[in-house]
Amino acid sequence: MQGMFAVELPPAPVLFTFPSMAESDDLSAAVGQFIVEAQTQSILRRGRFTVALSGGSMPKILAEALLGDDRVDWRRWEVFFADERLVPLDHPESTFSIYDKLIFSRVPIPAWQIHTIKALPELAEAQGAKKAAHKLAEDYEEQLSRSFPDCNGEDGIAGPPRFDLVLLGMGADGHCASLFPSHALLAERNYWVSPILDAPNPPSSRITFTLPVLSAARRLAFVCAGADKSLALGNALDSGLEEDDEQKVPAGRVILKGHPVVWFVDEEAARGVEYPRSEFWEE
Ligand SMILES: O=C(O)[C@H](O)[C@@H](O)[C@H](O)[C@H](O)COP(=O)(O)O
Repeated sequence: MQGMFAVELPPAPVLFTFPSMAESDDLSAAVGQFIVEAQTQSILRRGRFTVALSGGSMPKILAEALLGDDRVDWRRWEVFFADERLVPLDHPESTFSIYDKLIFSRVPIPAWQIHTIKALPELAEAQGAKKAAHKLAEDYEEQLSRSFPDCNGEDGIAGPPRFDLVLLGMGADGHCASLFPSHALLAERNYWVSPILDAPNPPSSRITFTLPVLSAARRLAFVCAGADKSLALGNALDSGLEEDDEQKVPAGRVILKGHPVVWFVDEEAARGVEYPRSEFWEE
């Protein structure tokens, strides 16, 4: 039949499973290798490595995966946070503060290449939490625009910033970044960064990348461990659930175009999940 065209389906997610992190460093070593490969390709092609990081257990996993690896070219890294809690930057629950203690303070990454939210206290005092949250999300989106000039449409390429790599965790409820199940933010398609004031996980006030930014990534990996993640993992990988199905957990709604979403999980999280396992290390 003339005029038929093949709809290009996104590549299926790839699932790598490893022994529990309590017993072995196989998972973090594989994550480190994956990051170094993405970094090398990005620097070769674009002279820098743009990364969006999650909080939770990710900082500790990345410290284990990357510290001491001399292949990591920190001076070329440009770091954003896929979500951040609206607390002062020196607060123990600030994702930036945790990364700074565990990683940034120990490696030669220029401070101006680590993009944090603006200081909060003054803003919140002056304008109240809601207005402050909107202002901080707006400012973070401006920081993105400045760091990703080609997403402003100047040279005809409009659309969300394309990170070289996004690293996400997943909650037991299937949330990623600060995109939580059944939340209106899952439908946000215009803004790249949104405030959320009713996050079910404390602290309740955050800013988060929206799905368009996560799904625009050149490479994206989830890293999750623990038996409490297996139900959400099964849901996220269930090809029978459409991306926009109400039942689909947020982590399952991140769909890349060029590359498969990659999952690095431990055997506890993968237990009972019916999905083909792939071998990370080539024989
Ligand atoms: O700031 C945050 O809380 C994170 O960005 C959040 O999305 C995290 O990645 C998940 O809650 C998984 O956390 P764990 O890996 O610690 O389970």
